[in-house]
Amino acid sequence: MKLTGVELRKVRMPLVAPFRTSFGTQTARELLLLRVATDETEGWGECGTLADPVYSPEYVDGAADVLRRYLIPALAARDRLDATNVGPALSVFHGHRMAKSALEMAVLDAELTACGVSLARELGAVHDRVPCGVSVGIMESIDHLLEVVGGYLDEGYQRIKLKIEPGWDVLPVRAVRERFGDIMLQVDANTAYTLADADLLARLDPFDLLLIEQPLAEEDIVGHAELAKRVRTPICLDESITSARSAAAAITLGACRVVNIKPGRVGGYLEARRIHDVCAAHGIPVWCGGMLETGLGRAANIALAALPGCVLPGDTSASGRYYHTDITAPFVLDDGHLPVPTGPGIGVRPIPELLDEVTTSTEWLPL
Ligand SMILES: CC(=O)N[C@@H](Cc1ccc2ccccc2c1)C(=O)O
Ligand SMILES: [Mg+2]
Repeated sequence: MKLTGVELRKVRMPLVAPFRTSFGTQTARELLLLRVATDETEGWGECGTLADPVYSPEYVDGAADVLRRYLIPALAARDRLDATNVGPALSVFHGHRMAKSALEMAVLDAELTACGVSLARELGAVHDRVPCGVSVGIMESIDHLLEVVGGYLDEGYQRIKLKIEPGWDVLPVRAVRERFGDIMLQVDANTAYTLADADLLARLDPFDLLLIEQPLAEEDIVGHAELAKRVRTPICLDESITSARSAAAAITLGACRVVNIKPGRVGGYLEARRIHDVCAAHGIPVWCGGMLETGLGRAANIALAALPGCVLPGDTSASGRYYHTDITAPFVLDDGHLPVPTGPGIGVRPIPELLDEVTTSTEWLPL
């Protein structure tokens, strides 16, 4: 398969409601899509970076720059192109895992489409539908939070995840537990706490949460291991897990008992599968995280979420959780599940007129 060119496309999709986390409030999702053209087919990749480097060090314009100047030229220089040699070809460049993931995803989509194999089959999926959880932002009042959580439970979501930060943690968790009983409930701090907050975080223990996601800083693996001795609720890592090696280290140090796998954060779906396998070997449950993807990234994440070790509902929510209109056919919750795409490659394609409506720029890089 020969690479003939890559299209970089920036899109901006308004969110159905502001989404507040410990790192800020977002009202729209700006992200980068890639279309890889080859001599046989084309493939689509999605880069999960935010517009600003507030979740991780990457951001949209930085990803576009590193793809344009380094990653895409490095691929074009290869005579033989398949998805398994994208990682090695890009390993000379440090970091930029979300940008690398988008390029690998597009090549993987093109390659699998050409040979008629689904991403789910390629990754080793064992389910044809996956149970879905939902991520709930920080709200301005407990009443509004309870209204929103009630709505998601009525829609059929099987797990509720509450964003927390200092000042919005014990009260919202207690209110949701008291109102809705023994639902599957977890929290995500997005690194907002420090080890000095250990006693505060231990006040969440009576509420039988499934996990506390990324309470401390991305680099603070030792801090999470220390926190795990002082808090009963299982620690789950997100931002800290950037590769199979970092997952093995975190597990060995006792820094986490659960892992949120995000293909973009770890450099791609092939590394995501390796993390899944490392965690499974250590008896560590995993689930598929979310980056408010369009239907393209959502389709690929659902394939990953169908792997056997993904034993907890992921943030693979329906398209309507974030967007009035997706750029693909919408993913609609059915009995609390989403179907695993069965078509070749990622199994979905953008709908041209919907994609054009949200496109803010496109750039064609011939190769
Ligand atoms: C579903 C969920 O909570 N995802 C991330 C946080 C996140 C990720 C990407 C975002 C992009 C735009 C606006 C908010 C965003 C929040 C997380 O698990 O930590
Ligand atoms: Mg998270």
